[in-house]
Amino acid sequence: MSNILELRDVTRVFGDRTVLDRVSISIRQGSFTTLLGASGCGKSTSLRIMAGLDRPSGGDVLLDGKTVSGLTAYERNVAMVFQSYALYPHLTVAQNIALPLTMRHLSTLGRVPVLGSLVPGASEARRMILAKVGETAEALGLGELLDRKPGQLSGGQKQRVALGRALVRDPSLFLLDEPLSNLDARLRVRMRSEISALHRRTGKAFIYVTHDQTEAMAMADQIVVMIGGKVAQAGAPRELYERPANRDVAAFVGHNAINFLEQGDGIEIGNSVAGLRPEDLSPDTAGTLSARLESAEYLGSEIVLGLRSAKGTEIRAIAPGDYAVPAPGSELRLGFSPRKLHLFDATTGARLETAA
Ligand SMILES: Nc1ncnc2c1ncn2[C@@H]1O[C@H](COP(=O)(O)OP(=O)(O)OP(=O)(O)O)[C@@H](O)[C@H]1O
Repeated sequence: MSNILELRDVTRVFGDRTVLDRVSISIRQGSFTTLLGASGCGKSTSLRIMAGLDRPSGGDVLLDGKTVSGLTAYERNVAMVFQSYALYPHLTVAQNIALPLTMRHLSTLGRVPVLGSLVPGASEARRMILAKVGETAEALGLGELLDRKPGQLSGGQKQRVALGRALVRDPSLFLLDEPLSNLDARLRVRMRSEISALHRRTGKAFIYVTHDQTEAMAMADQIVVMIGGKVAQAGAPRELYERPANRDVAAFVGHNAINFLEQGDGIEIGNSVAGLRPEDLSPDTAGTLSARLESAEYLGSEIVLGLRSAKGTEIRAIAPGDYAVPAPGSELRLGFSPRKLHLFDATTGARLETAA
């Protein structure tokens, strides 16, 4: 499938700071990509460059195979949704959603409520806009709220209006910058599936910025992990989880923070560093690792054990919910499958192919 968007060796320099360093990202037609990374790694800058709201200092941006470096955001026909919603407080839901269409299809005079109907063509455009707004609002469950002002809406409803405004203009690409970060945890999960549903329904490419790896794993078919202005790894969620290209990606991807073990922590790994996820390590009397129990968090379906190796390394392991937790201070044996061990170069952090 072809690429709808490409960043090729994009660099962005602010003063003497290189914020993006030869970033290359390919976005397939119809795909859902998340840009994932810690605060300040350059996610928003990348998105703004894709949108045409900022220009690269070097490199190229291609939309549908053509360089668009000279095109404005408007000319690119990409839609952008921000975490702050960016709604107009004095306009109703219907007017907010309609805005991109009124800007495009009605002249200044045509936008004036009464005079507008006297402008040739304006009433037809107005009917088209009303129909499109109605359809979009229905699709997003906003049909009952069209006459409200943003101040009378919940956070989730505001975000839906922002999505509606992006959707109504039929853009070639959706760019979303942490759209859910102002919502509470439960609403985030619900909006997450609504956005996924919207993606499936439109069939358009979505590019979604987040620092929340769960969100990235749940929604994306491609995750681009950015660290310090560079692409650390790009791939399917499963690929990143199962074969992280380096230590930093391993630390960033996965619900439970990965353990890093060294020679002397009970495994023979020479000079390298071993990554072992807590969910791949559990109490096992025949296990080869040994560590002292310090804490246990009961989470219902599982128990997260906090332990320490003889060498002093912190280790987390996961036991099933019905595990009988021994007293703190007990020495526990832990088992893991060698297949689950990730080996990294101690100096560069790059993934080493495991012998196992
Ligand atoms: N206009 C600007 N002038 C100077 N520095 C900037 C400018 N815009 C962004 N930066 C810097 O570039 C770096 C990357 O910013 P960016 O907003 O892309 O990060 P981010 O990964 O989206 O972070 P966050 O998750 O906090 O939004 C930051 O260190 C930021 O301070």
